[in-house]
Amino acid sequence: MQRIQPAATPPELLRNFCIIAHIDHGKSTLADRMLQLTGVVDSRAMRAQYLDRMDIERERGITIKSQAVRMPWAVEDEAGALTPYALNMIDTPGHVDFTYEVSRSLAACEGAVLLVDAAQGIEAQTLANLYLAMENDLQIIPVLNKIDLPAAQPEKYAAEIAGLVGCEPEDVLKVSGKTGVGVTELLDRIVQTVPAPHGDPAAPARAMIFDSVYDTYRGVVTYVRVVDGSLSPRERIVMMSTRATHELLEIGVTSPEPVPTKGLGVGEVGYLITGVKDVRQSKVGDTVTNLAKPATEPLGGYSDPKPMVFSGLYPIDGSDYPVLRDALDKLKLNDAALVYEPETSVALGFGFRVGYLGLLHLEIVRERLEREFDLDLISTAPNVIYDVTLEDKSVVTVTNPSEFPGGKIGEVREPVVRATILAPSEYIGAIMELCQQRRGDLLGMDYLSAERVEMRYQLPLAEIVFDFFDQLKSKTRGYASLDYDVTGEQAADLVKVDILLQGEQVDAFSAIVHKDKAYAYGVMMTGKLKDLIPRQQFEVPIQAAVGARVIARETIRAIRKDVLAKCYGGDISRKRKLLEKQKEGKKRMKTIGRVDVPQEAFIAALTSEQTETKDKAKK
Ligand SMILES: Nc1nc2c(ncn2[C@@H]2O[C@H](COP(=O)(O)OP(=O)(O)OP(=O)(O)O)[C@@H](O)[C@H]2O)c(=O)[nH]1
Repeated sequence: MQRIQPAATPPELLRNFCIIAHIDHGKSTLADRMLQLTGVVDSRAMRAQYLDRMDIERERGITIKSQAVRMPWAVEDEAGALTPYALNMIDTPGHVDFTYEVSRSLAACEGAVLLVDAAQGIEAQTLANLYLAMENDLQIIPVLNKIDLPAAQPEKYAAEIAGLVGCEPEDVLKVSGKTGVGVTELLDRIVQTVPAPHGDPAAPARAMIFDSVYDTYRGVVTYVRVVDGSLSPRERIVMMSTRATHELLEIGVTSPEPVPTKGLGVGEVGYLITGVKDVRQSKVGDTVTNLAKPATEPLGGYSDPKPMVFSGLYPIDGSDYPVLRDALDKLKLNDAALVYEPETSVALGFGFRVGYLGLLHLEIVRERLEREFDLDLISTAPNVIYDVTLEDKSVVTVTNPSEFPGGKIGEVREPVVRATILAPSEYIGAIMELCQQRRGDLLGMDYLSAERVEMRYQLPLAEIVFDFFDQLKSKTRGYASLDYDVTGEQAADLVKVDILLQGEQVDAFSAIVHKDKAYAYGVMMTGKLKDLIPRQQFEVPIQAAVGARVIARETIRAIRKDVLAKCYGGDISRKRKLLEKQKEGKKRMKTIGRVDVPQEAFIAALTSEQTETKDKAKK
């Protein structure tokens, strides 16, 4: 039976908060304990990382999507009377690629629990998330987690955090998400210190869409935070940016399963269902208002996230192209940072150019598409976005190396980031060496304590998106943490390396690299293709070239595959059958110039490149 809850909770009894932390400092575990203590999930139904719904999140032990959940919490006053509050908790991801999700969640809260691992102390994303929370004027509650660990140093790190947020070390709460110690006090502290939401209950309704997902049975489910007025079932609503109107079929809160309610009032966080199937009608950042009594001004939305890494995405079976298009449309609803447009490649057929926030984002999107939509996909080598100024001063934006203009070029600009690295000071030398190899400039360095240092570098984005973080971890025995922000762009000596088969360019293998690294790329790629492309009846040169200049070459020697060799003696119909079969096989070949290449060879070349980079990173 469905529980129908009474109408909206008054704002003074609401507290909206989020938990922000560096990756692995224990947000999801703490959220689990809160769900249990407040009784919204009973002990029998409890499982680890309760709010991480996606299989990938559970397997990798990371949070990708923000989740909002409502929990009842009663607090006793001096007279001993219990006041029932409703807490909305928003669990947020920790990885740099998903900072965008974090900033969206922050806009829906008034308070933030700043969680720090008591055995690790402050890390790069602790700082980045704290600054985001401060920009959003959130009330910060500093908390040390994992105090049950033998290696925990709560006193030392309480002082570090106090110095950072400007409070007394005694004000830093000490908890263990694992054992539950201190979590009750934390929930009480949230009620006492996080401000109640403000808003005008009498004004026309305004609610901010902060997330939406596609559900096969219910259509689009839109998550909102009501700022002014209220929303109730059966009323008609308008999406202010698209002007689309809908009837509200169901309104509810997540606790942690969906619970329908009679409405949502000022400050409340919940979901709306309109029965709409078209994913584009429910845009994250849009304002929902009432059709009969509409608001005049929309709420300030979110700025669109800017994709930083681009790569081609192709179905291995060409007939899956429409399925891939549909799948991307659906995923986009749930992942506002995803952008894509159709592209075709000589080597790989029909596919999409997809923009991602970073490499982890790329991996996650691809894995979700493969799992949730049962697709087999191949992605081309990722690259960042470049601005190329031509001789006539016009500027071309390049997201795909094969679009890199030929002929005379004035200047190529690439995105740069400001990276913050926190590490024990004994690793300063190793970090400097790595950053120098990656064309970095040291901007500054500060000691946080006698043995911990914060280093700031300017680095080209292209140099850090691939395996920089893994390298950094291995050079500092896992002690360094990294955070970065794209700050602008710089001119650089970049060239496009093309790979040619018998003089014809193979688009999927073109790459934009720094001049000093062009030769290494050319040698690596020609060598690999030589091993993968079957021999033909004529000699095939494989070349790497920068413009008209060839920088590396391999040759596949000629053979004639004689399919009739085995058929000595007479049966002509058998011979004909074999020749027919050979012709069939050729249909699955891609023809580049005169050269027949099985598509598998391209796929193998692209896949081995990606696994090699990963293997290198692991070493
Ligand atoms: N001993 C101990 N371990 C903890 C505690 N809290 C979390 N952990 C462990 O720390 C690891 C990371 O915890 P998560 O809760 O997954 O961390 P997270 O911050 O949610 O990670 P992301 O979702 O990826 O950002 C897990 O192995 C937990 O079991 C704690 O209080 N004590």
